[in-house]
Amino acid sequence: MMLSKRLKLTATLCTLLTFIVGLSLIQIHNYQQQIYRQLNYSMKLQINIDSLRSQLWLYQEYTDGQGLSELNKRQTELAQNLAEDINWAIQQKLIIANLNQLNSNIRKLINTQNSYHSKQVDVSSTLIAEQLFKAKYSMTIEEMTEEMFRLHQLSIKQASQTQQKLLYLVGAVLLLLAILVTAWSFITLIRFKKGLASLKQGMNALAAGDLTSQINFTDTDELSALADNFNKMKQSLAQITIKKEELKQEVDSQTHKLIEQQDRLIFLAEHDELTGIYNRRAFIKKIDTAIARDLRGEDQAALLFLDLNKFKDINDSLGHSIGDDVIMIIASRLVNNLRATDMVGRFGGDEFIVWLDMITGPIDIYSSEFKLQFLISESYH
Ligand SMILES: Nc1nc2c(ncn2[C@@H]2O[C@H](COP(=O)(O)OP(=O)(O)OP(=O)(O)O)[C@@H](O)[C@H]2O)c(=O)[nH]1
Repeated sequence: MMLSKRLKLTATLCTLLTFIVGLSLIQIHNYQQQIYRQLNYSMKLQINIDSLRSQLWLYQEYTDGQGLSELNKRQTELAQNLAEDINWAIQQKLIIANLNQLNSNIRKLINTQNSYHSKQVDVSSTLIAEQLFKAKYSMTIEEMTEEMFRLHQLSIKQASQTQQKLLYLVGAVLLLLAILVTAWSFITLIRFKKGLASLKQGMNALAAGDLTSQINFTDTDELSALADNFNKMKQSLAQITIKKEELKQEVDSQTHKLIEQQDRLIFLAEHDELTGIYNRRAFIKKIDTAIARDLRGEDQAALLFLDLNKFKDINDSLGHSIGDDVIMIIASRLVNNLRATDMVGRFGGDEFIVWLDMITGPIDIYSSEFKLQFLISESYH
């Protein structure tokens, strides 16, 4: 999955988590308000009932008109409060209905007591009747108090149960979502760190001059696209480097060839092509230098000029290439049998020149001349 999508999903999950936390807090607040309303209402009813009890007691004691009207007022207040709808559950509604019933029972009792008072009966019967009414009133009020106690109990029990349910539900959802968000964030973080580490490794390898290794990615996200581009860039860089190397090799090879050709040209400019010994021009230069050197010291030198007799006959009789071979053999015999300080050159055609350096006197010339004549006259087979 793409990293941007992962981050978007993480942000969405976090928003959802925040929304659920907010919603839960509002829900808990509303429910607390409802409990507060119910308790408030119960207390109001309790006060009404207590007030009704006191008024009933007063009415029993004095049985006057003002007491009756106060009693009526208390009863009406209780009836009005009982009629208030505050979202009770069924069981609580039944208790309210009972209380209503008990309130109307009191009303009936008062009416009965009033009609009894209007009749003329003897004192002893009246006393018995009054005691009976008193007992009934107190029983009814007692019943009302018991109902109120049940209402309190039920309200507290229901509040505790609902609050517990709500807490469990909200807690479970929040915990689940928090675990999900945390796990998801960790997976994203690990993926991100892994991708960055691979990229860093690839860059370090490139910095160290490694143009062949590639960054391997299994996922398809922005980092793998980046790695892919990096790999392509590395490949092109490797190709460019190879071309550069090839170019360098080519330049080196061409330079080497040029140097060889230059050396060859210099050699050809100074040497005879057939025999490889100095040509006339180079030989003259060399002996100029040798003469100048010998003049500064006391060394003596000699220059011999060799011309082959009847060489033309060899060419004519055996062919030009055999003639060439003879010239080459003579040149080689001369070079190999003279001292390192002596020089041999080809003056032209069948003519050679020899520079004998550092000789002691004419005797050296004679002996060299003799030796050369002997070398040339040796067999050519
Ligand atoms: N095969 C061969 N022949 C050459 C070369 N250079 C010169 N010659 C031949 O050498 C011969 C030289 O002729 P000449 O100067 O008359 O010399 P020669 O025949 O030895 O005559 P003399 O010196 O008078 O005895 C000519 O026939 C040239 O063609 C060469 O490089 N190779």
